[in-house]
Amino acid sequence: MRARAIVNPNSSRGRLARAWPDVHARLQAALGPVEVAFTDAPMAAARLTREALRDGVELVIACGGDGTNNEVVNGFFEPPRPGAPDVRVGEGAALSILMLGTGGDFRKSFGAAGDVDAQVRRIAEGKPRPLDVGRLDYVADDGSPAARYFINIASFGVSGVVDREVNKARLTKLFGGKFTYFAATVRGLLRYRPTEVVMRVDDGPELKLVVNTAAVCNGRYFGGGMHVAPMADPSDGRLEVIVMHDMGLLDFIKDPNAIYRGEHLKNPKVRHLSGARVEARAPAGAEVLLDVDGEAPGRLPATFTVLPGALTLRY
Ligand SMILES: Nc1ncnc2c1ncn2[C@@H]1O[C@H](COP(=O)(O)OP(=O)(O)OP(=O)(O)O)[C@@H](O)[C@H]1O
Repeated sequence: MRARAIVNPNSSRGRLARAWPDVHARLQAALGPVEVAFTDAPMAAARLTREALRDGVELVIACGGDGTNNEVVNGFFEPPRPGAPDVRVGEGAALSILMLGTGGDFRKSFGAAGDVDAQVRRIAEGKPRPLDVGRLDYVADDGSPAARYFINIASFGVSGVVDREVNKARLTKLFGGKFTYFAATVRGLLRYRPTEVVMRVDDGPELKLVVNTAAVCNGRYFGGGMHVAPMADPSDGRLEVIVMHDMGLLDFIKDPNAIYRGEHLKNPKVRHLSGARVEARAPAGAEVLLDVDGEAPGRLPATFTVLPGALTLRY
């Protein structure tokens, strides 16, 4: 099987660049020859993935963090146009992921060990399985309609504010992902006022919900290890929607670990919905920001749709 690794050398604060020769050797020992393409800028991984698939590569291995996974998944499709159907690139090719150390939220959905050898074994020996992909149609920062794919979690509310804080937070990043997100969550909760959002799941009724954060989940974890959707299964053809209502800083401070343990669902201020399509719009004049696999591309209104089994995952 012809394999190519798409590598973000900057991920894990440059650790992947230093570790790459060793990681590459382990991959090749298990899989045979593995071609390599390094990213050189944001969104390069999507372009490099499309190139690989057009070259006839049968297995693309995303090597980096959650941002790299998102971009590689986007590379399995032509860039989506709002309102237009999805166009797959490289029909039949499979995806694998490889992350360094303890980082990475998407990987945690598979509950398996994160060391390089264990991940290489899963890539080499794991049974290929169907992987759902999320599609998000939304409004970009400049006000134009836009679309993009997600693999893990797309959300809005405080989480959208948190993303912008995290991407600014060069200093706290030195303390690791969990601390960065924890600090940014506290700042986001101070800044954000819960907003009444109109949501609709599949053909259900329009629900007017006060939203602190709503997460539309293919995977289970976001925000540096928060176990937001323990019931999510990235192969079941559904999205799980977790809505946190009027929860403020006090709720978070009272038991900040509840969400890391997945126990927030017992809180009456948290609601769980499930479906294949979710629409959300904010009241006129309110800006409710989006988070898509850790990036902050724009704001509501948005439609989240699942593409059941759109990819094949070897992991
Ligand atoms: N060569 C590059 N130079 C600058 N930025 C890059 C480069 N390659 C990728 N990026 C950007 O870096 C962002 C973060 O990368 P990635 O998610 O792989 O690593 P991370 O931040 O260590 O991990 P995580 O997102 O899991 O915390 C990506 O969204 C991507 O757009």
